[in-house]
Amino acid sequence: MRAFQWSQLTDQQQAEILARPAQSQSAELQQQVAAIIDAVANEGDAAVLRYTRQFDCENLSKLRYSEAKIAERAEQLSADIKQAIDTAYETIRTFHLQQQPQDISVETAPGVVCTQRFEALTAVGLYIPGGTAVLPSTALMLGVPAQIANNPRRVLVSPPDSNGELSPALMYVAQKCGITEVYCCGGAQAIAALALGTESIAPVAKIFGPGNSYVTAAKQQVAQRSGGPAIDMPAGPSELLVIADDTANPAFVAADLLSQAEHGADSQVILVSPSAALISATQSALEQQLEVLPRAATARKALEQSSLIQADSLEQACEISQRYAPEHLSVQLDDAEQYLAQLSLAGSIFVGHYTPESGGDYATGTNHVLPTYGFARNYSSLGLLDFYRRYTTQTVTKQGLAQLSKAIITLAETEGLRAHARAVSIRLENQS
Ligand SMILES: NC(=O)c1ccc[n+]([C@@H]2O[C@H](COP(=O)([O-])OP(=O)(O)OC[C@H]3O[C@@H](n4cnc5c(N)ncnc54)[C@H](O)[C@@H]3O)[C@@H](O)[C@H]2O)c1
Ligand SMILES: N[C@H](CO)Cc1c[nH]c[nH+]1
Ligand SMILES: [Zn+2]
Repeated sequence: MRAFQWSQLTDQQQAEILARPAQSQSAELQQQVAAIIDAVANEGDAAVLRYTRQFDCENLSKLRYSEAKIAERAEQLSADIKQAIDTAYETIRTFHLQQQPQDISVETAPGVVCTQRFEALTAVGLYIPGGTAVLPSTALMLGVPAQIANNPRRVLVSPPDSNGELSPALMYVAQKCGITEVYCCGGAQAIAALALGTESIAPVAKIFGPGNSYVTAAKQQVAQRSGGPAIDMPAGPSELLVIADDTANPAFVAADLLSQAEHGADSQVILVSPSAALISATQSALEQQLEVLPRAATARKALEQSSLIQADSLEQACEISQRYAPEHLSVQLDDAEQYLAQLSLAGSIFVGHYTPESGGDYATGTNHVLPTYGFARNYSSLGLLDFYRRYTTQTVTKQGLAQLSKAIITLAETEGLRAHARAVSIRLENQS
């Protein structure tokens, strides 16, 4: 990992250190993804099958998993993994159940009633990554809120393994969350199929879920197409920024950094600390823990584009974090709560020495689908409300219209929109 002293860097150097790995948004990748989307638009299932055979399973013959197949795969899961999934399902459900939307009805002026109503989206597409690791936990993060929202169509897609199968754990989650429409496909081709529809996959209203750079680029591209689906957020390669001082345990800090580095070579992790001793001890702990990490090769690649930053103070560390806007922010300080007022720009914040980032990945109850690439500045973490659409109504009585008429007519005339004004005055003139 590269090590820096923040105050000794130029503005440009600071910006370079906080930049995301370049490959994520390259023009070449965008073009490759556009070509896959076009192929799916033109050829439908044939293109989805062709790309899935190219990237995931040479012999795949069928995209859809029947309900019987979902049940058969789920049945194969061991009791202890079922138990772990059941535990996580309950905490995630408990947290998301509290996020239920409330319709409101407000009399904004005498005789004028406005309402805001929520309606579950009719069809949601749930993308579960499966390239470098199978992630049943992500299926929980998407499946549980979709189940609570009761979206009428809940479609799960995920890249199959080299035998053309989806994992028993994933199918157990699908079953638990009442998902009956499951397809074995991933990458940009799966996103295109969900967005545009094919012979066997009907299009959905909104696409959810994280993924690698191809998946993220595909989501962004299909959302920009006319009539394209909504998307949740750009949730790409995992990121973690840790703020720690001398009260932190370097072994804990190193373990957390590695937990996100092991996701993929394109992950990025950053430690910011005012303590040179903590940084140095974390470096040693990283080396020790890498020795026994099965995914060390992947983690090492991620660490090459990651940084250890020595700040002048914890206040400066908070400023750096706010500027980076990480997907995950871990605050490993004795008085962590005290710094939360200075820290908000992150997908999710892990507070204190005993709150590992992986806790939120699996089972604290928060959603682990979070904005990356600095989008945490403007996007929210995933929640129940994302599975609804919101709309309003207004009901105006004759008296209510009379009350508002002057304001409406004056504003319409100010904008030079006479027909707008007339739609009010005609009603008042014709009052019986
Ligand atoms: N931000 C979040 O909330 C969050 C949550 C979980 C996982 N993640 C991230 O999701 C990512 C998952 O990535 P993954 O790769 O394991 O699985 P993935 O399912 O996102 O991607 C696998 C697919 O990528 C496509 N692909 C691979 N190489 C390609 C190529 N050369 N050209 C075109 N398409 C290609 C294939 O279709 C393959 O099926 C990781 O980076 C992980 O960190 C993020
Ligand atoms: N850390 C990932 C989000 O960036 C989520 C995840 C799933 N499984 C383990 N971790
Ligand atoms: Zn993780």
